[in-house]
Amino acid sequence: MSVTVRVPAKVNVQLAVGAARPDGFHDLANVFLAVGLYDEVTATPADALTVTCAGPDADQVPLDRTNLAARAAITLAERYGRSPDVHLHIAKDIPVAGGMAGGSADGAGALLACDALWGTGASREELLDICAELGSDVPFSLVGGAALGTGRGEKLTALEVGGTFHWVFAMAVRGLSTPAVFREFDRLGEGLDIPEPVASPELLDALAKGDPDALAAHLSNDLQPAALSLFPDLAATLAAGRAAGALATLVSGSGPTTAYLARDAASAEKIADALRTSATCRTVRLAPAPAPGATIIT
Ligand SMILES: C[C@](O)(CO)[C@H](O)COP(=O)(O)OP(=O)(O)OC[C@H]1O[C@@H](n2ccc(N)nc2=O)[C@H](O)[C@@H]1O
Ligand SMILES: Nc1ncnc2c1ncn2[C@@H]1O[C@H](COP(=O)(O)OP(=O)(O)OP(=O)(O)O)[C@@H](O)[C@H]1O
Repeated sequence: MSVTVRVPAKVNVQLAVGAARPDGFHDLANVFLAVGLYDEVTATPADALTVTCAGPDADQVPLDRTNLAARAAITLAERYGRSPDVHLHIAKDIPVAGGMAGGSADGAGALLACDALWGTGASREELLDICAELGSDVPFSLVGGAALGTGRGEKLTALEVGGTFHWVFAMAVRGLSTPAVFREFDRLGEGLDIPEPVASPELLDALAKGDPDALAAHLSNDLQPAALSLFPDLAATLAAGRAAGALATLVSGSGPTTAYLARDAASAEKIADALRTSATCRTVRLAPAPAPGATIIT
């Protein structure tokens, strides 16, 4: 018997970042939106904890105990006093180190899959608690939809979304390290007064109404200058998407994946074609939002 869980990627439609805290993390007002690009994690009984991965970026994924899927299995097993022996297979479609919470998706997926396989019966609260221990983005990977993350992004409040948003994503030729982007944010902000991060009421309203023009007017990412500073070529990709009619363009989370909000599905196709021919990125994907959170599919 095995259990397969499907988990979405995310884009941050608002990422307001506060000053560095004493623990090195940053307080956030992080408006997550789950998008229809998915990893699948399959848990199968085994004599040892093993991880395999398949997909276009599979060679960049660690297969040892640092893999977030393995860490999820270990953490759940420790809490329930059982062996973590399980085979975890990741069918990877979310870009690695792309700012779309790919590793977090695998952590949430493995947690849900092992919980079902082992009959652990952990409550939703316990699962969310383990997710927060694994990483700031992991709780959102479990719940999906749209949510406001506060604290370091792990404290979630579900948000209403009144329609489908059409997104295009351009994957870059290399990744960016999330801690390095936060460090660059700190460096660029040295000596400046960094305000407390607050969610934009206009943005939340645009999400609730399902209004792409209003959402486009209020998208923001405080990590974008830091990502562009570390990866200046992203500016050309953003410009190509803008020229092709995107309502708005932004860096996804800590980058380097860039995101383009389209008015409708036809416009998204046009933007995707233009990005492909621009030769400023590695691959281009279309994805609707919101997408459901981690879901058992077998
Ligand atoms: C950029 C985002 O993806 C936006 O959703 C997240 O804030 C990052 O979430 P994540 O990858 O799950 O991050 P974690 O694994 O929790 O932390 C990785 C590193 O990112 C930095 N980090 C992360 C979250 C946060 N609120 N402040 C931070 O400064 C810290 O250097 C931390 O050591
Ligand atoms: N299951 C996993 N999939 C991908 N990377 C993983 C996984 N587990 C651990 N990692 C490590 O985490 C690093 C970041 O990968 P990930 O794909 O999660 O980045 P990201 O999408 O930018 O994250 P986020 O958007 O949450 O900041 C990788 O370079 C890799 O070393």
